[in-house]
Amino acid sequence: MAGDKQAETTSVPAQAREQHATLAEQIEEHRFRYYVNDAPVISDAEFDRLLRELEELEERHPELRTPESPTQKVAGAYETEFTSVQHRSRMLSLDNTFNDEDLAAWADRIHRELGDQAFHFLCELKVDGLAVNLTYEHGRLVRAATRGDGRTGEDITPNVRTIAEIPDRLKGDKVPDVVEIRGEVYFPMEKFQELNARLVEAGDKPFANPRNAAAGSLRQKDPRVTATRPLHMVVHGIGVLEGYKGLTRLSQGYDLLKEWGLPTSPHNKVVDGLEGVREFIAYYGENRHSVAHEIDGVVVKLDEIPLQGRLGTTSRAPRWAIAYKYAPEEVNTKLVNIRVGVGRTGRVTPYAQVEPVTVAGSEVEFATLHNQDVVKAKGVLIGDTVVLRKAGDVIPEILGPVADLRDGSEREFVMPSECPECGTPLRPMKEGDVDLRCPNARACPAQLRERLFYLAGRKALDIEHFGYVAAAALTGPLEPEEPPLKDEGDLFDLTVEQLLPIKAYVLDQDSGLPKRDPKTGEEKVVTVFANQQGEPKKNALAMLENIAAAKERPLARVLTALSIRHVGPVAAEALAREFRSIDRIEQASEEELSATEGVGPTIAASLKEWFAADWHREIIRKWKAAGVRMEDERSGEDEGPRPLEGLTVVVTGTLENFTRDGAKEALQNRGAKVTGSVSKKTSFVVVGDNPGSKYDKAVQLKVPVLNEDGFQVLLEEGPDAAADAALSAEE
Ligand SMILES: NC(=O)c1ccc[n+]([C@@H]2O[C@H](COP(=O)([O-])OP(=O)(O)OC[C@H]3O[C@@H](n4cnc5c(N)ncnc54)[C@H](O)[C@@H]3O)[C@@H](O)[C@H]2O)c1
Ligand SMILES: [Zn+2]
Repeated sequence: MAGDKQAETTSVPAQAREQHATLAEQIEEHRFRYYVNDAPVISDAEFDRLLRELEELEERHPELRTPESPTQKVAGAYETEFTSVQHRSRMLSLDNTFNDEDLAAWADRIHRELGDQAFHFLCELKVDGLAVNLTYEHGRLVRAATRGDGRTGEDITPNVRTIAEIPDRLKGDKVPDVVEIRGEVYFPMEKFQELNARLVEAGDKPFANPRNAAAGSLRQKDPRVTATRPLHMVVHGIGVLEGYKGLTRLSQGYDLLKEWGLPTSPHNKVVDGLEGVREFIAYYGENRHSVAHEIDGVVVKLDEIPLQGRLGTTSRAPRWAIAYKYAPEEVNTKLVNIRVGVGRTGRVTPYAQVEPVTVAGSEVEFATLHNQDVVKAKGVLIGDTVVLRKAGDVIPEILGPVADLRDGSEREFVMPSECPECGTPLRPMKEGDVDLRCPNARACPAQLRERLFYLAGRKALDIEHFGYVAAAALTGPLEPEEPPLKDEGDLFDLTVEQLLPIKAYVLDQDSGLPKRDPKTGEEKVVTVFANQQGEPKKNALAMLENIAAAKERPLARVLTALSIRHVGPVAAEALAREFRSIDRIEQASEEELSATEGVGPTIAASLKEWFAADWHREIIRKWKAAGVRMEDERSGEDEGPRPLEGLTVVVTGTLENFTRDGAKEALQNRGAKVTGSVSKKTSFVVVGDNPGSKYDKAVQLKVPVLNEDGFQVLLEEGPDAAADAALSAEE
């Protein structure tokens, strides 16, 4: 750049002046919406971008940086319905950094200014809430105020008094004459949806996110309303302090605040240098959601109070502190449509289709909405600008609408009464269920597609080259008219001749919608399994080979592949271990099933229901005929005789030479059944140290009790020898 000298002498071009005025006006408007209405219409990241743009403009034209510029002020002083109050010492904002380079530059500046003075950094979490100042005189809370423009805030004392964790009186006998305590009031994320549901129900505007909910709840004319809101506070600063001597470190100050009964953060950490700061930043970047409140970054402060004074402040922020901001998790986008998808079990769930946005590093186009009640509770309308949140690996979610941007063209979502894929009227599974289901389990193309996709997945038969596209093509092709699979029964009989003519849309896995050609916008149609010469693609052949190979999978995987409700891989393992064949599972009584460890009554009922349907039993019959393994051989480590077959054993207390699982496994490998509770049917109870009530029960029911030696006898010599080695029940 040409240097500041020149900028001072040349006048600012009209265009830059105009751009400055426009930006400043926009920023002021957004601040008003944010601080006064508690209803911003742009995301924080967008707001920060505007402010940065203004800063850069002023960087190039320093004459524009007047004291009135939004870059030089702490938010603003507004006429509101609250009484104004003066803070005794100013409440400042914080300078922001978004990368390590700027952070290091800040630390360098401190080193330069302080020369060879030793100092420490105090690392804190940046609480995403609203700033509040508490004034205590002689230990009594006399005033609570918002930050306002930093000098004058709004008096919200009665509202703040409703927050349980803010003490009316400071604890202890060493309380100062006057102290100003700064902190952040926040609204917990997990309570947010509940609040919006209540507001929508009452015909009020829902909040766009928890931060706005905190501000809106605290800034209520009627403190009784505030009292109904689950507000919390974290304190993170001290303003004026009179009548208390000897405080030299801010971290000590926090200890003091804690003694006085104020809610300090358990996450604060004092470190020696920049490396420690970086570790803190990295740790909470990874563990952002391990904290009770939302955080939008980390605040790094100089811990030594006298040195803070030496560095001083600018008109809007201290020089001795800086905020390091994490990548935003919230963005604003348009809710284009609410669609419904049909899942593997027929559950019909609405989901949001939004204008694609990048958030937390990935592009998002769909967000879950769970069910029609959730849509209502969130208060979103189709066409709304909404706040979308993508937190870590969690599925993207819509927080709430930006109601102030509505223009009347938005419309309410209506849950369809028929399945979007097969037209069957939807109904709740059980009376009173919120979730609606498509009852056409067998032939609904959506359900079959999802079941096949699951069946071929890692947890079930693990069939490579059998992905979502294949599942869709086999169940809902454009050509031929009849899909080769009407249910999963014919899966193992598929032939290459059946595959070749199949033409289908390429369905998107997230939405189940056809993918479109990016150029023409037309839905993509492909011959899924044949190349242009009409020969089978390599993938198609590999898929068929892998389907054939899947016939050899162990029983647990076959069971999982059947998509029986509640029978996931874990329950399937338990069933396979206990019954060892699909026939025995089918024949077992509901009592026998639910007595199986790891199974229980819900799964037992679900199994009975599943086997009751003809078309399900037909699947089993066809799979058997095709050679699918429906029985586990005794192989591997549990090969050989099963000397304990038919016994039921309970293990209790601590054994010396076995862990609990080890003991269980030793028994199961020999064919015994291990259960958790003692009954008359129990063959043996094995007791270690501190056995507890199961021992008493065994004695009471006269079940033979084995100590660890007796247990060894059971394993090595069998039940008869063990019976001789049993402790007599009278002992
Ligand atoms: N979306 C919009 O339209 C809009 C408009 C205005 C402001 N905003 C947002 O509001 C925020 C407020 O801006 P700002 O100027 O107050 O700056 P800021 O929020 O970035 O930083 C200053 C504030 O951080 C708070 N804070 C949280 N934890 C702290 C801790 N441990 N120690 C010290 N302070 C802590 C303090 O209350 C302090 O006032 C920004 O994130 C901005 O994006 C958004
Ligand atoms: Zn259907």
